[in-house]
Amino acid sequence: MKSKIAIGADHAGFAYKEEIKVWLENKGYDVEDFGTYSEASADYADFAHPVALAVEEGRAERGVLVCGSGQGVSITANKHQGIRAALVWAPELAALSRQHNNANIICLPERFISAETALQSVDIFLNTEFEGGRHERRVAKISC
Ligand SMILES: O=C(CO)[C@H](O)[C@H](O)[C@H](O)COP(=O)(O)O
Repeated sequence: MKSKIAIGADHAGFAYKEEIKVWLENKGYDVEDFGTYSEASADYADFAHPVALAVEEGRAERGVLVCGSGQGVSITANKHQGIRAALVWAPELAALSRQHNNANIICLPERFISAETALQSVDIFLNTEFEGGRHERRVAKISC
């Protein structure tokens, strides 16, 4: 079994969340799904907070969040001290979010990217290491 991944979405991210969950499980990840569980209208913070908490408390190694623009879930998750949630809309940004920012949650905008881009971005996000070095100093300065 690979690492534990916390996942969540609102109604606008539900379809990709379901697709990403199955894809992760098929790759051998242990996935905890914090909802939402249907396309019924829902509030993104109700899912972003539990995912962020699971990562912050070490119950999950990384998190995946999806909403329409990716912005609501990223703004919410970044309220948590231990969270660096990156809004990603291209695979190159997924790589940079890990290499330079040591991001621990990826936030995806379902209404603006293809499912293929979303899956490729998650794959890169989970398989790219933090570079450290000068980025270590910069990431250390994020917390206030
Ligand atoms: O993108 C979002 C927040 O940044 C959410 O997914 C919402 O869906 C978005 O705000 C639009 O809301 P709506 O109820 O789907 O019109």
